[in-house]
Amino acid sequence: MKNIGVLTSGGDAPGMNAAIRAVVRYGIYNSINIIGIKNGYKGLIESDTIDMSLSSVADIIHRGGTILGSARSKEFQESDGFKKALQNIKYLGIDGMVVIGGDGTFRGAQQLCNAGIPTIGIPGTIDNDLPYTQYTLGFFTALTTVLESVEKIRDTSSSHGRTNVIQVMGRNCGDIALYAGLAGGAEMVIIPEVEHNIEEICDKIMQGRARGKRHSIIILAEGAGDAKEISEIIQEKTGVGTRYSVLGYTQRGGTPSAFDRLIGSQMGAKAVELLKESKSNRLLGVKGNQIFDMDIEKALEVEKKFDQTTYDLTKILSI
Ligand SMILES: Nc1ncnc2c1ncn2[C@@H]1O[C@H](COP(=O)(O)OP(=O)(O)O)[C@@H](O)[C@H]1O
Ligand SMILES: O=P(O)(O)OC[C@H]1O[C@](O)(COP(=O)(O)O)[C@@H](O)[C@@H]1O
Repeated sequence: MKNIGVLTSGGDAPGMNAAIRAVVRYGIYNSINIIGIKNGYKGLIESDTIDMSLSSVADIIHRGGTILGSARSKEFQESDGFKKALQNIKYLGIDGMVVIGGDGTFRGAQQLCNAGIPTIGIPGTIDNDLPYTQYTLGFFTALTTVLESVEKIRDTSSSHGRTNVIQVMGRNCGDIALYAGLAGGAEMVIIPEVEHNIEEICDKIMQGRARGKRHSIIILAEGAGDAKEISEIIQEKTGVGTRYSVLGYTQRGGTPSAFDRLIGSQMGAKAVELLKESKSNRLLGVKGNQIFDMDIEKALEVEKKFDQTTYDLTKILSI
């Protein structure tokens, strides 16, 4: 293995830079040249690359975003775009690829593997929506950002005796809302995995008020409804002043948490190690505090198990 290409694709996530740094430094330590591909698969099609040296990844482990840039590329999914990408891989002399991203990025990785390019995937998405792994890069950083906002909103919610609906990211997966709900003491979480019952939510708010509670926090995953609509219904049904906040892209940026830096570094090194051992078609994941690797096809077939225990506990603890 002489040359490894590395790219970040899909949404960006804090911790991606730690992974890039580890790929580069671990590669160079093992006398492998690392080629950075800019803007995900788009950069492969356009042959937009940078040679990565030891110093090119200095001072990035603590930075959010990705120094390589990220993008969503439709062209890569079309046969002409994919052909161009393959031609460029050959032209650049790339013997193996490390791709950092989510589900879509891994479908692209599968295609590269099928075309004979050894590829390893590192899970990077704040949504934590990859069932084969317990956690993805960026999830815990996003959670911390959400919690900081919840605390701030709770202060003002309390002062004014209001209900606040806080909308967080998560199109198909409610993990950010669910974990932030438990760790932030929310009255209720609304997530795509569970049909919500507005009457139950309003009852909960009124029960809290009956025992002197001044604030109510409802955390809503974006894929489960619209914050404005839900807050208007709650205000109408409870008569309690209700406001909403959409946290948006603040959740995707910022200094990566210690955990994201650790797993980013470990997975970056492991990806290079696997390619060095001539392994391909693998995705990396985290279970407990261990990094593991798994066949891409099998990993992408793992079905999501809803975390009912955490959901129930959030409800019980907010009685
Ligand atoms: N089925 C697929 N086959 C090949 N490439 C894909 C496929 N799905 C997505 N991709 C590529 O991966 C990129 C990132 O996917 P996307 O779903 O946007 O983000 P994520 O990787 O975070 O899930 C897409 O823009 C596209 O270039
Ligand atoms: O970057 P975009 O296209 O605005 O995407 C926003 C989406 O990206 C996410 O942060 C994560 O998306 P990915 O699964 O593609 O990484 C979603 O929660 C959010 O809806």
